[in-house]
Amino acid sequence: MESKGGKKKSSSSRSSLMYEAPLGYSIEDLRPAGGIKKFSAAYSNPSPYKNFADEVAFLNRYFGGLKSGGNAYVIGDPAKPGQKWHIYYATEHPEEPVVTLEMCMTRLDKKKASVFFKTSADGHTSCAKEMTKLSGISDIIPEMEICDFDFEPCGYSMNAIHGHAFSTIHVTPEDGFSYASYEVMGLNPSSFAYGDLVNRVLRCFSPSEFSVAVTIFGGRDDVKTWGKMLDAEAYACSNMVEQELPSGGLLIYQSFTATDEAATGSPRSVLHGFVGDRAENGSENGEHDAPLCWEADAVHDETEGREAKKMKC
Ligand SMILES: C[S@@+](CC[C@H](N)C(=O)[O-])C[C@H]1O[C@@H](n2cnc3c(N)ncnc32)[C@H](O)[C@@H]1O
Repeated sequence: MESKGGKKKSSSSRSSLMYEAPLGYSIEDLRPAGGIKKFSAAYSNPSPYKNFADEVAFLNRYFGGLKSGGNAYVIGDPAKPGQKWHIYYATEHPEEPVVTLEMCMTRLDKKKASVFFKTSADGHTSCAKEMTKLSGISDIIPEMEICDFDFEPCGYSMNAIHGHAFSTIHVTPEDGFSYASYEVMGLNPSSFAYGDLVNRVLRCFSPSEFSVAVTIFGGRDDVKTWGKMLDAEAYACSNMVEQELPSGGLLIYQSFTATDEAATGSPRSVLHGFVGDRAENGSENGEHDAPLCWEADAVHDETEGREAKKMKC
C-alpha cells in the first residue's frame, strides 16, 4: 500500500468516490504553484484518513488479531523527504509466500501523461476504459479484470483482480507534478518475470524517475528473480537497499533515474522508523543494525498518444 499522493477509495457507485488525505504530507506539499488548489476540499477527509497513525489503529481493529499481527512501516529516501511509502501488512498465514511489488513514478513522459486528460487539444473526449487501453495498462497483466475510473478534468485510478492477485494504479498526469503509482500483490512469482513486469509498467508512463519496492513475506524459495536487483532498461539505479523486516519479511528497494538525464544524489538509506506521524531517518550508509518499524502494539490503543481509434465508453 503506497501513499505518495494519497489513495482513492472507490465503490460501485461513482458518486461515493472519496479521496483520502495524502499520508505524511501537508496540503501545501501537494499544490505546486497552486496547481491543484481547486481540489483542496478533497484533502479535508474524515478520520481515519487524516494520518498514518489513525489508519494503522483503524486497520489493527480489523486485522491486528491475525497471526502475523499488524505490521506498519514508513519507507522513503532521506534525499526526498516529500516521498514516503506507508506499508501495512497482516495475514493469518504468515508462512505462505506473499510478494508485493510497488512502483512510484514521477515526471511522466508528457505524451503518455496526455492520455489521462479527458479532453485533448483536438476536442476528443476519453473515458477510463479508453485510457486503460491507450496507455497500455490493459497489457501489463492482460488476464486482469479491471475496474477503472477517470477524473475530471484529468487523472485516473483503477483496481484489478485475477484469482488471488490484486493490482491498483493511480495517475496524476498534470505537468510539473506528474505521478503514477503501480501496486500488485498475490501473484505467483514463479509465473511472472519481475523485470518484464516492471518494464511493462514503465512503458505506460516513461517516467524520468521511479522507485520500486518488492516486499516478500513467507517462504522465499519460490520468489526467484523477485528478490534480486532489478536491471531496468534505459534507467540507472541511484539507490538500493535490502532490508530484513521484523516480521520475517524482506524488502528490496531501488530507485532509478532515466539515463538520458543527469543523475541526482548519492545512494542513501531508505527505511525509516515511524514515530507518531513523522518518519525518522535511518543511517546514511544504507545499513541498519536493527530494522526499524512501527510496532503494532504501540498503536493499538491510538485511536501512445491519441492516434488510436476511439473506443466505446
Ligand atoms: C488519480 S487521483 C488520485 C491519485 C492517488 N491518490 C495517488 O496515489 O496518486 C489524482 C488525479 O486526479 C485529479 N483529480 C480530479 N478530481 C479530483 C479529486 N476530487 N480528488 C483528487 N484528485 C482529483 C488530480 O488532479 C490528479 O490528476
